Amino acid sequence: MPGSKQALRKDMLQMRNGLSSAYINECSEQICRALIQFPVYREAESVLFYMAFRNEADVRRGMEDAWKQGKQVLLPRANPADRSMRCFRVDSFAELEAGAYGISEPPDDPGREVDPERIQLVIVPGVAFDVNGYRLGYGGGYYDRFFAGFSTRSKRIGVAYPEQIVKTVYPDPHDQAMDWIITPHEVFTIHQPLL
Ligand SMILES: Nc1nc2c(c(=O)[nH]1)N(C=O)[C@@H](CNc1ccc(C(=O)N[C@@H](CCC(=O)O)C(=O)O)cc1)CN2
Ligand SMILES: Nc1ncnc2c1ncn2[C@@H]1O[C@H](COP(=O)(O)OP(=O)(O)OP(=O)(O)O)[C@@H](O)[C@H]1O
Repeated sequence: MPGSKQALRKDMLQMRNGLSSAYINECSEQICRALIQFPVYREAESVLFYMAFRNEADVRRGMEDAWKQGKQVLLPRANPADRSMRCFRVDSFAELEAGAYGISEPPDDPGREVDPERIQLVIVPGVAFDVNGYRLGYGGGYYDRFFAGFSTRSKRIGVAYPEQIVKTVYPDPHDQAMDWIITPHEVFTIHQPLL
């Protein structure tokens, strides 16, 4: 069913567009509270976050906590030409600039670029996630390509509103699963077969 993924993306984006800012703020706060208590997060020394756009859950509270805890806070820069992402250390929100797609991104500062292999934890936004940890994004394949390029496997936490959890996102062979999904009231642990 090749049309299913696209139809789900359209439906889920439409749903998310309809969320009120009060609801988004409340969910974002609960998600961040759960994240900063989560043992995997607490143990991580380097964390790749994202800057929310188009009604994604806002994880800036998590970034603020990470700075306070002395963690290395990273953000991606998207390169639409080859749909790749590079990661840069960020020390404040003030240094961010509007990048591709209008997402707030770190400047392309070679001194601050971080080898993805060294990232211990990735906080992943999505359009939808399923109960097996698979993620539906905007269709660019950025995160799938990014994760596929690792030889060491960083831990991955998907972040979602309860409405974004579905039975299946019709995963393709290239789709990379999350290890956990944090929603406002629940943390899902994805059980993957040990390789
Ligand atoms: N906050 C946040 N940052 C992120 C991501 C994300 O999902 N969320 N990304 C995770 O991927 C990357 C950006 N990915 C994107 C991929 C496609 C479109 C986009 O606008 N696509 C068009 C479709 C047409 C086209 O292919 O250009 C659209 O949706 O209208 C935007 C961002 C990197 N940074
Ligand atoms: N590791 C990879 N190498 C090359 N191409 C890839 C890889 N992973 C995904 N792609 C390609 O990227 C495209 C988009 O994939 P998909 O629909 O799964 O994106 P998405 O996960 O929804 O989007 P995003 O990660 O940007 O939010 C597909 O055409 C797919 O073939």
